Amino acid sequence: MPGTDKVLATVDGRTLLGHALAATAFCDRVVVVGPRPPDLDAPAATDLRFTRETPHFGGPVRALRAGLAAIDRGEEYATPSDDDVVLTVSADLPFVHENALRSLVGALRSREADAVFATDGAGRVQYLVGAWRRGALQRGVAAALDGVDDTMERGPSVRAALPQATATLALDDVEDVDTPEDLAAARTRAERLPDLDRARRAIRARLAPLPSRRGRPSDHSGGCLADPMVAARPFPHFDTSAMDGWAVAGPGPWVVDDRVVVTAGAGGTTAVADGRAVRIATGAPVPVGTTVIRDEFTVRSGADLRRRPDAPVRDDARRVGEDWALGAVLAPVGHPITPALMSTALSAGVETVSLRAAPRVDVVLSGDELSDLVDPPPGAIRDTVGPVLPQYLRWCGLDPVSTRRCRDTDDDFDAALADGDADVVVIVGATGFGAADPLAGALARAGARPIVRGLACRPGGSTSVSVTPSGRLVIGLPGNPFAAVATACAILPDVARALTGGRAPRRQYGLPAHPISSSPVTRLLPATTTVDGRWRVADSVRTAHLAALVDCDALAAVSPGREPTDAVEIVPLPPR
Ligand SMILES: Nc1nc2c(c(=O)[nH]1)N[C@H]1C(S)=C(S)[C@@H](COP(=O)(O)OP(=O)(O)OC[C@H]3O[C@@H](n4cnc5c(N)ncnc54)[C@H](O)[C@@H]3O)O[C@H]1N2
Ligand code: MOO
Repeated sequence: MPGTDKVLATVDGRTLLGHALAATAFCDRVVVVGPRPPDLDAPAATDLRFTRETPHFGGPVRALRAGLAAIDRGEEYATPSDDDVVLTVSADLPFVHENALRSLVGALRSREADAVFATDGAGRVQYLVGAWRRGALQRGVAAALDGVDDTMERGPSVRAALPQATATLALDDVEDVDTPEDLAAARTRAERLPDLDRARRAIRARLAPLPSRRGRPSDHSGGCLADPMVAARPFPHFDTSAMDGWAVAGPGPWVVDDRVVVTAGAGGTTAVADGRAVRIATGAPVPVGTTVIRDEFTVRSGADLRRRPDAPVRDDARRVGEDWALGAVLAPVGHPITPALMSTALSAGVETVSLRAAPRVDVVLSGDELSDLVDPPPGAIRDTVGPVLPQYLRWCGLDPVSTRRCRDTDDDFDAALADGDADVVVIVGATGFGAADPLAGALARAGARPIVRGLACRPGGSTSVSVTPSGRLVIGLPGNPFAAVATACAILPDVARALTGGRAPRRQYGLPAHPISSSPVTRLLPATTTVDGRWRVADSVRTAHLAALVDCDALAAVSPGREPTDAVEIVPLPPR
């Protein structure tokens, strides 16, 4: 971008350099190859250094050479290792975020590559956004500059420095700004309200998972696994009869030994001599050296037992490790802790797992008009959200731990953000964006960083998601009860999964039972199933109460630009 210092151009109120510094603030040490600007407008790593490449503007590989040299300057970095991870980040990525860079580091650690590069939304490899093994970067830079004279102007490209083993990782939000048009497009994008999908992506990309700990799966419904769940016992862990029948030794016919019956729960060992058969129950341990034959496959006459001529020859036993072996991976990292997972843990002898528990939420109902009286005084209304929102939050994978009221004063809002130790504060009402609006003001005073400031969605347009400097997430839900609940069900499952390190919730889609026209923004509308599995979607909704959710199966998220008979996203609600 001739005539301008590109890295000092601003998008979303921050310089491009500032976006890069904020995204790399988690690193142990950051080197900026370029001039130090008069002010830094973003939080940055504590150990932040500036250096210049020789010659100035001598191209990316010389910049990498200068950066590598500056990393090692100073005493404190005692044991540099070839396996240290060096991230390279160009300072022209207005939407780059820490989590994207962390996932590059994660990919480098988990793969057999010497460098992992980002690919952008168009599938282009961004060679300046990568995680390298330090030794590979050093060797690559040396090889690329071998025989290159420092008087040569532009120098080689990063491709000349690539190691043999490279990998790529598709990442959101690594589009670079190369032209004034790119810059204008980035500024427009930063101003545009996100639709549901973009808001969910921003939530998942920008929220760091909570710390993990060990716990019993059965105590942590709503949490997610922080490590894969690995079987501590094979299944079954002893040979078990799968049927009521006979434990038989040898090929048959057999002589029945009626003195012995092996039942489920029987300890010890039962000896069965060759040619003998003993009764065995489903779930009983199979005597050594026998197979099991179910009753239906046998004929008995006196002490003589035979296989029916038409019965298949098979062992009706479950043998040790037949379903899984000791050490088998039974659920991947990020899997939600469901009743099925809890039960599987019990089957596999897994007492505790590494997990992230459902995020704890303080619920705050704002509004001077709210009342608990059956007959509220003039101008007041009954609080119809507070008593039920916790149930919806649990449905979304969150753990509501407190509910309280907040008056429409700055002091009360400041306290609502500051008090308590929950991971998340959900505030209902007062979400308008006016300058005098209590929530926006309180967020600004607290220095909260916005992640979502409004949605291109109705209801829910004034929804906000922000993070306070202490790391607490603040979610502003619009005050109208239907708006609050619909927005919660549409985005909070993504919040819960982001904070627990879980996978994105699986979206469901359904075909409409009748044409549904779209509007310029996404609409969240009550939907009911029909007998043929299609969806009947209301064409409008009253938002001041939840009556529309009575006799309703789900919400339809009707997005703009679809054809009237195209599928709509179905946002699940607690079953009626
Ligand atoms: N000039 C404009 N005004 C409004 C707009 C707009 O675009 N321009 N949007 C409207 C929409 S849509 C909504 S939703 C609300 C969102 O405003 P707030 O989040 O600031 O919510 P409040 O003003 O505090 O409350 C809105 C409404 O809901 C009632 N309410 C709030 N909490 C409860 C509760 N716990 N139980 C029952 N009812 C509750 C409150 O009394 C208000 O009637 O803004 C519109 N205005
Ligand atoms: O958010 Mo209001 O969000 O349309 O009822």
